[in-house]
Amino acid sequence: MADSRNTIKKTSKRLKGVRNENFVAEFMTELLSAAQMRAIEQAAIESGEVTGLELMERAGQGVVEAIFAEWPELAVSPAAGGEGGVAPRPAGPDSPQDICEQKKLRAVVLCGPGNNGGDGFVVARLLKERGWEVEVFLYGDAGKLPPDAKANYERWLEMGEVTEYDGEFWMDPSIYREDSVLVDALFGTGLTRPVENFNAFGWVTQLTEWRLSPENRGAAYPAPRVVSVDMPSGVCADSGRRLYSADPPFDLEEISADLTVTFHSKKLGHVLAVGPYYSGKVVVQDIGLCEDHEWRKANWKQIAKQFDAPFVGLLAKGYGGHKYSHGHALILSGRPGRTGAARMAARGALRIGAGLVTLAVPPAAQAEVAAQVTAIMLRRVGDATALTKVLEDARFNAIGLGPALGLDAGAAALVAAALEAGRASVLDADALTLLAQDAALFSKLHENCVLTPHAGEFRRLFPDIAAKLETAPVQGPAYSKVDAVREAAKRAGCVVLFKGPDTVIAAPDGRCSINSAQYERAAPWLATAGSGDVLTGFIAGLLARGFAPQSAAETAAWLHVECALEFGPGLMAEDLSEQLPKVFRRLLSQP
Ligand SMILES: NC(=O)C1=CN([C@@H]2O[C@H](COP(=O)(O)OP(=O)(O)OC[C@H]3O[C@@H](n4cnc5c(N)ncnc54)[C@H](O)[C@@H]3O)[C@@H](O)[C@H]2O)[C@@H](O)CC1
Ligand SMILES: Nc1ncnc2c1ncn2[C@@H]1O[C@H](COP(=O)(O)OP(=O)(O)O)[C@@H](O)[C@H]1O
Ligand SMILES: [K+]
Repeated sequence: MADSRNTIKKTSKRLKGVRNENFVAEFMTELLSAAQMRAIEQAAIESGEVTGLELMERAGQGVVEAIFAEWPELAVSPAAGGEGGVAPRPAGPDSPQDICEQKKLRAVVLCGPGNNGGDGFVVARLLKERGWEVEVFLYGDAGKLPPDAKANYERWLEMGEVTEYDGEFWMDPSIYREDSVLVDALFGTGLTRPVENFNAFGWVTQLTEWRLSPENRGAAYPAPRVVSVDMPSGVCADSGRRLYSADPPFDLEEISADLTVTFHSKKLGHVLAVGPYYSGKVVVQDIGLCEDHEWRKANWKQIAKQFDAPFVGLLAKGYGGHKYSHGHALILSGRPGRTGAARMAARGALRIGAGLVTLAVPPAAQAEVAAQVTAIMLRRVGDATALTKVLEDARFNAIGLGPALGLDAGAAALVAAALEAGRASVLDADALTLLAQDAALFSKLHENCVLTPHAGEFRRLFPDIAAKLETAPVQGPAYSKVDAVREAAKRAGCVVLFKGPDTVIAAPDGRCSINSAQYERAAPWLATAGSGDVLTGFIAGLLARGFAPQSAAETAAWLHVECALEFGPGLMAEDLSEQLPKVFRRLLSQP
């Protein structure tokens, strides 16, 4: 199996190079929808290169390998099976050797009615062959299993039993052992409707309750590991959202995995919405699906990417350049007492490498701002006419506006003047609210703009789109944040960056990427006042440096998270830009 995998052509999941601690060359990973995954699988099967049954075998094998890699103490070879599959265990006061050594590894596999269940039957067989004690439950009608799942169901029946899982079942408490693994193979990419049976996840609910109950915290035998096959069941693979029954009060318990093992590529649902919360940790296993170049050529704009790291070559400053060769960003400041947001943005623009940064300040705020900045320059800009005049200087090649700009007519006129100048521009905060209030202003947006709404601003700008995203989904694939931002970008005619732990960035032509601040990149400290202003500055700075709008937004969002990770807990918005030198040094130093 492993050999045959090695001979199979590598997929192009990794679009560029490799990433290690010091050297970043990779920059995007594909995130597939369920339909895209099916299309890739279908193309491979139709080419005659592989059968569905072989793919299912590799998927099951991939799950078992991932379990063993994650918890080496559970790894047993098939040869150990005859001896009972007992894994070596450490001695210690809480785990007396004489008890633990005798413990048999145990898996409970919950199979669903489709091919996800089929993968579950493969996992059950492979673990049993390694001497595990395995119990298998089927949620659904065995007679209606699709052919490959049916074949694996029958293979399993040659070595074990299948118990009908009707949701009324409560697990024998002996399952709650450290050496047990619960395999969730109920639903994967085929989840199309809410799970109707209220008790369908009763077993997992029981487990969750057991884990959380005070008397079991710190118990000698911690809870079993929960492993989801492909998706944590109940979570939509396209949107990362849970599906809800149209008839309340069916707020079903869901499966919350420690480990989710998916195949070929991550799915959108692993990084969007609540997907990360339920997935635990995601491991992608290669199942030897070949690259279909024709299909990819026809679909590349429709495939969303996870932005993993920028091209370092773009971030470096070449020798021999002068300050004007790195652009001049103009950041618009608010009135006196409200200049901090723009000052933070300006500092971000300068730190990220714009050659020059000028703050455009209302005359009344000049003294306040002048007392606070040094390397950043000042220009008095009292109104829209003055802004238009300043922008006659073509060296101002990027504009950042919105943070604490104000919502009065004067501010609206400044937004209009900035847009009419046609420069690369990032619009945030108050500028977004002004755009939402005035259709004529909105119509001035052009392809060199980037909008950076948070959820509230997105709702104001695109209420109908936000409503689709906020309505509880009753069928899959559910409308996703990727769908919403693509639709918004198309309507606005410019790049839209919708903030959050799953920041989605889309261009009007459908290109889309996700900057995920989740899993090992979780950066909850970014939820602090003013961090969005710094992001505006980062984008403005990169626009000044000549980055295209989509690329500026992606790179800035990624660096923003990297700065938060560099600083860690206790982060304030002011700290973000100050991490850039360290982040750049790390990125730019090659091994
Ligand atoms: N696409 C691929 O390339 C591969 C897919 N594989 C597995 O196949 C899975 C996809 O299989 P399927 O398309 O059969 O889909 P699933 O097995 O995810 O589920 C679909 C089945 O569940 C039913 N169903 C959906 N929602 C339901 C609900 N709420 N209540 C009750 N029944 C419901 C459907 O009618 C269908 O029978 C993947 O997640 C993966 O685990 C792997 O075997 C390997 C390769
Ligand atoms: N939990 C979180 N994890 C990661 N990033 C977050 C989280 N919460 C917020 N952010 C990021 O922090 C920034 C906050 O921006 P914004 O909401 O505009 O705040 P402010 O208006 O205070 O500047 C955005 O870049 C957003 O993506
Ligand atoms: K599953």
